[in-house]
Amino acid sequence: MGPPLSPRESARFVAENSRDVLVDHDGVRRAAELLLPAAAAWRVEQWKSLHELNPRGADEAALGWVFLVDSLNFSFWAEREDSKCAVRYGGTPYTGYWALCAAVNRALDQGIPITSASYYATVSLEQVRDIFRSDTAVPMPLMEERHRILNETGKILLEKFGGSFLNCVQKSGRSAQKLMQLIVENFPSYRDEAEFEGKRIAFYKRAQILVADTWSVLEGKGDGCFEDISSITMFADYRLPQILVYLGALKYSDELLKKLLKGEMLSNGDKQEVEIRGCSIWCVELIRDRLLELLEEKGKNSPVEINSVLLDYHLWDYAREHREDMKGIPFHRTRCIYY
Ligand SMILES: Nc1nc2c(c(CN[C@H]3C=C[C@H](O)[C@@H]3O)cn2[C@@H]2O[C@H](COP(=O)(O)O)[C@@H](O)[C@H]2O)c(=O)[nH]1
Repeated sequence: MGPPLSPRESARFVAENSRDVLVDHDGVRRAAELLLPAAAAWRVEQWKSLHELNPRGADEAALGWVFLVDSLNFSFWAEREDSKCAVRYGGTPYTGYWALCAAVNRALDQGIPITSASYYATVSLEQVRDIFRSDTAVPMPLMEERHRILNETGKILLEKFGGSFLNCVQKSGRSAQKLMQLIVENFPSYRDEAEFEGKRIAFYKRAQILVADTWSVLEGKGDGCFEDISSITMFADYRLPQILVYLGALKYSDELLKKLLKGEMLSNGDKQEVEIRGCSIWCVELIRDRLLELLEEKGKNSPVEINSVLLDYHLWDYAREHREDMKGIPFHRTRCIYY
């Protein structure tokens, strides 16, 4: 089997052959119109200004933080919505993805060098359980996998990049695609690939969000000035499909919706799981295209930066803010290390 299709081509192929998930073109247009006012204000600097747990700097240490977090950026959903992992930091309880960030910052404040490859390459399972401990009775999911990935990833970063993710970024020559390839070639836990209708496809969710977060922490400058950042697609996680259905841009078949409402789990690589993820990526590509058309029509010649990265970040934050409104829409439950 040759190399997989790129995430964008994988998404197009899945959307063209999907049976249980449908991109709704009227919904795509409505979603673009809804997002247009906010879109004019999207800036790469918001990655820091809007999120207090994200690093302030743009140096090697900040890149080390991003690399560590995105190596563990998967599967935070709880079996029961009313009892989930939470990590208190600065007096605030954080859940989901933010619980991971809070735990990393808590460890750093305690003098544990959790973002140093020389530390996490040999960190023990007990130490990992302690560093990522929850302040509720519910632990963060997949703790053993997180430990295995820390050791594997730390050893590779030491062997191949002198223990510094900055070296990996500099090898990419300011190309987002080259950096994504370097990440999936060198770090096995990022190889988010599948087979669909006889074709090898890839969504590379964590590799793409790592490229995006690298671009963001460097504020699109210097080593992070990727001329092809627009080629990065949305990150196929379990939250974005939920918000896209809520906005009416994505539709599930009755059979699939019934399954998700019952809380049935889907395995990573299942046909329906691939259709949800592929159609979500394609749906966001079309919303991005429509936003660009609308801005064109409005003759907005202001330096607006519309790409799938900023659109994804905004949709993800929007989903966080509208958790209550989206309660009736199920997210798909897949337990895996890829998203
Ligand atoms: N598509 C997409 N998925 C994203 C992110 C983020 C956080 N990143 C940005 C957020 C602020 C900064 O801008 C960061 O850059 C986490 N996730 C995924 O969501 C899931 C966790 O959800 P919940 O259980 O509700 O916390 C899990 O699969 C996690 O991998 C994103 O931005 N886009």
